[in-house]
This record gives sequence, structure tokens and C-alpha cells, in this order.
Amino acid sequence: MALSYKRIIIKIGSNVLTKENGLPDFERMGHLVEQISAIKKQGKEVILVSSGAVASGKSLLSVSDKFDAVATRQLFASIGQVKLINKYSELFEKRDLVCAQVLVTKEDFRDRLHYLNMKNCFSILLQHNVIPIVNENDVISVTELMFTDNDELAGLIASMLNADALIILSNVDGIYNGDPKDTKSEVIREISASTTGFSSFISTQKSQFGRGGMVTKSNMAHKVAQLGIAVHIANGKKTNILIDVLNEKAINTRFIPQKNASGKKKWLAHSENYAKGIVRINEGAKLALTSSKASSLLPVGVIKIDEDFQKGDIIKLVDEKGKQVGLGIAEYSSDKASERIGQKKQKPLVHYDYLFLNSEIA
Ligand SMILES: Nc1ncnc2c1ncn2[C@@H]1O[C@H](COP(=O)(O)OP(=O)(O)O)[C@@H](O)[C@H]1O
Ligand SMILES: N[C@@H](CCC(=O)OP(=O)(O)O)C(=O)O
Repeated sequence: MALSYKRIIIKIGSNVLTKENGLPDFERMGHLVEQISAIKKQGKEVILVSSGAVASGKSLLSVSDKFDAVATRQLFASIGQVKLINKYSELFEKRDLVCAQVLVTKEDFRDRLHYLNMKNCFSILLQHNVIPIVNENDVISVTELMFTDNDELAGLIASMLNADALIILSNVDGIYNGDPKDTKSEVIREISASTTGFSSFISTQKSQFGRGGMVTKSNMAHKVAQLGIAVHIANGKKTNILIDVLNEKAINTRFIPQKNASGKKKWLAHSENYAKGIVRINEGAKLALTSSKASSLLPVGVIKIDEDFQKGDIIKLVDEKGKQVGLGIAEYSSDKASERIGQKKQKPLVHYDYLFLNSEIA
């Protein structure tokens, strides 16, 4: 039976678009574009997250290894992205489809204004039937500013756009219950919130051109599925893979989606690394926040400000023992919050709509 997803994020990994000799595989790209065009014609919305800039760049220039590795990667990515997007544009144009280039950095997910600007841009592109093609802005994102890999980026885009599904194309059929090269290993077909132990099968081994490996893929997939989005990990090197996944005819690993969370909460769920302040709350506040009744965090439940923040910053809420309870957006600065600690009848420090609790994904 065909899966009834309306909005789909498709992530194409570096190795899917790269031949063994390191050159870009434009034939594979053409076949994927053909399938995406067919999916579009079914009235679905498709957003592509495509790697391949660095690999494309390497095919254009040979650079002596006396140059700095980080700068060389910037060089390859900047020339390669032009080639990559031009090729996509040419291939989609042949099928009467228009695509757009969207280059992002981690910072764009950290700042609520950048985040909303980006979201609005996706919205107008989708309303005009354009296929957004997203990649990390590798020219700016270097070293610690980088996403772990494009799987992390694809997970963030899927949550931001409230997608129904995220399909991750790699060079394996899915997550195996052992070494993927061992013929006795099999693909785990379904992973639900209650499936445990699957991470023990995953080694840190990566494909020739991969960055994060299966570990980031599965961590991200688990989190995204818990936010209500189905995630499939499938083999992008196989003929007709996208169509077959959607028709439930392909071997792949599917992370079953759980309950749904609101857009703001989805954004917050991915924001742990972007938190600026830390607020310690008492047992009563913890109980109120984690109870079934929607509650905002009031200053009366705050014990201490561990790290300062400004209005609008993401703050980490921790319990008396320092264990994280959740993440929220500060309604006012730490200076004001300090003055109100323990006081009754004060404005909430974090409104319920801007609060994401760890227990929501436990
Ligand atoms: N249990 C496992 N099942 C499948 N693949 C695994 C597993 N453990 C490690 N891997 C490795 O993860 C690789 C895919 O991740 P990665 O190299 O990041 O690819 P991509 O470039 O597509 O993001 C596979 O090629 C495989 O070597
Ligand atoms: N942004 C980079 C790819 C980064 C990356 O993480 O790739 P992948 O291993 O496919 O998730 C590029 O376009 O070359």
C-alpha cells in the first residue's frame, strides 16, 4: 500500500552522489530527479537536502596538500556547490520543474528570527511548487560551527517544516542488526519508541565520503520520529528507491512516528546545543511542568540562575540536582528573573507554548 505522506524531506548523502573514484555521479542524480519529479506529479511537496558540494568541487580543481585543510574544504565546497545546483537545475528544468538553492548554517536554527525568516522562505517556495534544495553553507560553517553532518540538518528541516516523512538516502539498505558487510546481518525493518538495543549494532564506521556515519543518522531519526515524523533510511544507490519506499516495496529501516508536537516545541526539541542560560527549579515546579496539565514556569518555582541570558534566549531548565528537565524561551532577562526568584504573582519566565520538556520524548 502506498504511504500517504504529503510533505516529504529527502536527504541525499555524499556517497550516493559520488562514484567510487570520487567523481560526481550525475547519472544517479538524474535518476533521483526523475523519481522526485514523479512524486511531485502526485501532488506531494518535496524538499531536498543534498550533500555533494565538496565532492563536486574536488572534480573541478586539484589542490596541493600544502594548503590548509579547512580552507581547501571551503574552496571545494564553494566551487562545487555551483556545479551541484546547476546540475540539479538543468535536470529539473527538463521536467518542467523549478528548484531553489537554500544554504544554511547552524546559527540560522539558533536565532528565532533567522529561523522564522528561513521558514517563511520555504513556505513561499512550496506555495509556488518550487523544490528547495538545501545544503550547509560550507563556506561559512567550518570546524565547531558545522552541523555534525547533513543528517542533522535534514532532521532540523523536517521538524521546522512539520514534514510527514524524512527519507534518508545512504549507501546501505537501512540499519543492520550487525556489520552491514556480514551476509548474516539483516536490515531492521521497523524501529519504534519502545525498540531498544538497536544502537548497539551501530558502529562508528562510515562510508567513503560520509561525515557522521550511522550513529548520527539513528540518533537523529529516533528524535525526529518521536516528534511525529516518520523516518526511513534506505539505499539511494538502488534503482527506483524513492518510489519503492513510498509504495512500501523497498527494504529499508522505518522509524515509526510517535505523538505530534507543536512547531515551536519541535524547534526547541532540537535546540539543546543553542541554550544560553541555565535556570534551576524546585521540586514543586518540576512536578507542575511535567504533570498532564499545561503549566508555564513561574518565578516562584525558580531557585537559582546558574547562567545568565537575555529575553528571547533559549534556556535550559534543570532540577535541584542539576538534571535537565526541559528547554524554554525566556520571556525576560536573567537580571529581571533574579529579582523575582521565589516571588508569587509574577509573569511566567517561560510560557507553556515555548516550553519543551525532556519527558515529552522519554
Ligand atoms: N548497523 C549498521 N547498519 C548500517 N550501516 C552501518 C551500521 N553501522 C555502521 N554503518 C555505516 O554507516 C554508513 C552510512 O553512514 P554515512 O557514511 O554517514 O553515509 P552518508 O554519506 O550517506 O550520510 C554505512 O555505509 C556503514 O558503513
Ligand atoms: N555539505 C557537505 C556534505 C556534508 C555531509 O555531512 O555529508 P553526508 O555525509 O552526506 O551527510 C557537501 O555538500 O559536500
